[in-house]
Amino acid sequence: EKENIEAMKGPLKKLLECLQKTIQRKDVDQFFAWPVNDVIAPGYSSIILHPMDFSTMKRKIDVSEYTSIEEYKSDFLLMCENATIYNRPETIYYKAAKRLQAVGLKCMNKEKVSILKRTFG
Ligand SMILES: COc1ccc(OC)c(-c2cc(C(C)=O)n3cccnc23)c1
Repeated sequence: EKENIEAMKGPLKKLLECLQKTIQRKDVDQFFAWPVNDVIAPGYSSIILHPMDFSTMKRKIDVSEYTSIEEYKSDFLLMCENATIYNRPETIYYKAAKRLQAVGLKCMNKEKVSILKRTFG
C-alpha cells in the first residue's frame, strides 16, 4: 500500500516540477521566489497568517508533500491572494500577483492537467 502511494508520487512530482518551472518563469522580478519578510514589507507577518512563496512550494514538491495537483494549486492561489491582501491595487506587487494568477490558472486548467497527467503517467 505504502509502496503504491510512493510510486504514485514519482509522476506527480515530475508534473509539479514542470508546472512550477513554467509558472515561475513569469515571475521575472522574483517577487514570489522567496518568503516576504517584515523588513521589506512592514507588518507583513501580522497581516498574512499563511505566507506562501515558490521556494516553499519547491521544497514541498521535493519532499513529496503534495498528494495532488489540487493541493499545489491551492498553495499557488494562496501565494497570489496574500499579495492582493497585503498590497494595495495600484502597487506593482498586486498587479504582478493578478498577472501571475492568470498565467498559473491557464497552465492548471482541466484540459492541460489531463494532458500532463497522461504525459507523466
Ligand atoms: C523589491 O524587491 C523585492 C524583492 C523580493 C520580494 O519578495 C520576495 C519583494 C516583495 C514581494 C512582495 C509581495 C509578493 O507581496 N512584496 C510586498 C511589499 C514589498 N516587497 C515585496 C520585493
